[in-house]
Amino acid sequence: MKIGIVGYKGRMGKEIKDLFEEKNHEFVWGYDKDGEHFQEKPQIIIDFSLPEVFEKTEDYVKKFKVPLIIGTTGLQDEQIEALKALAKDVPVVQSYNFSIGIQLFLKMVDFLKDKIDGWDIEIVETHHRFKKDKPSGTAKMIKESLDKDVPISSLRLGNVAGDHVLYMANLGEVLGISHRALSRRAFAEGVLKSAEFVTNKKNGYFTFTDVI
Ligand SMILES: NC(=O)C1=CN([C@@H]2O[C@H](COP(=O)(O)OP(=O)(O)OC[C@H]3O[C@@H](n4cnc5c(N)ncnc54)[C@H](OP(=O)(O)O)[C@@H]3O)[C@@H](O)[C@H]2O)C=CC1
Ligand SMILES: O=C(O)C1=N[C@H](C(=O)O)C[C@H](O)C1
Repeated sequence: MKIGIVGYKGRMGKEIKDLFEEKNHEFVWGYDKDGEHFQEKPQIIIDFSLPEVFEKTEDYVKKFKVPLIIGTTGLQDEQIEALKALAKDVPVVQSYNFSIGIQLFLKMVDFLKDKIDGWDIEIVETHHRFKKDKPSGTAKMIKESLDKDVPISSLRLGNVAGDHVLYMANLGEVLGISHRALSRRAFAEGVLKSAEFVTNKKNGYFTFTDVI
């Protein structure tokens, strides 16, 4: 397929471009801080950038009338609503984490969330020093799955690709669930799966949970 990437010069943008090209897809369009790179109209747009770029992404998706995969974190509620409106016309896949491991993590949370009443519960997320948002989108998803107002601690250390730990403790024991992304490749592979998933869809709002 012919892909377009918003944030194509960034860490995730480059990882996605490399993976798709490795699988014989073609990068034909991009948007980044210095503007548009246009070679051809893309068949899909993938956005890994910043919330402030969202309106540009929205405009381009409407202009090209193509599916959107969006992994940008820190989106405002109104931007999520705008994505849902966009999804009436084109397929949209939105997730704050495109790794398989975090999907399994969320399933474990769903299984145990009503079995830990009265326990101390905390989320710790660790990311590279360049990450702009805090707490991570994934930590917010874990908190939402728990359906409880739990504290989130954020560490910004070196070049960590993405670590999330959920600690749960009562007076006699400590239980933990942890996930570590060893590189950004894990996220890019989820984006590829999502791009394949939307090819036969006309419209609709999906998360990565729907994809796997
Ligand atoms: N859902 C998921 O699975 C994952 C989500 N993410 C999220 O993806 C996003 C990108 O992460 P990452 O690749 O590490 O970040 P980067 O900063 O490396 O990439 C973002 C890119 O967008 C560019 N940019 C900044 N401002 C603008 C602008 N106004 N207009 C156009 N382009 C702009 C940046 O340029 P410049 O560098 O010059 O500022 C950069 O090239 C983040 O929100 C991150 O949290 C990351 C990993 C996985
Ligand atoms: O910015 C990153 O790098 C990551 N961001 C996502 C998040 O905020 O949860 C996903 C992943 O942990 C990497």
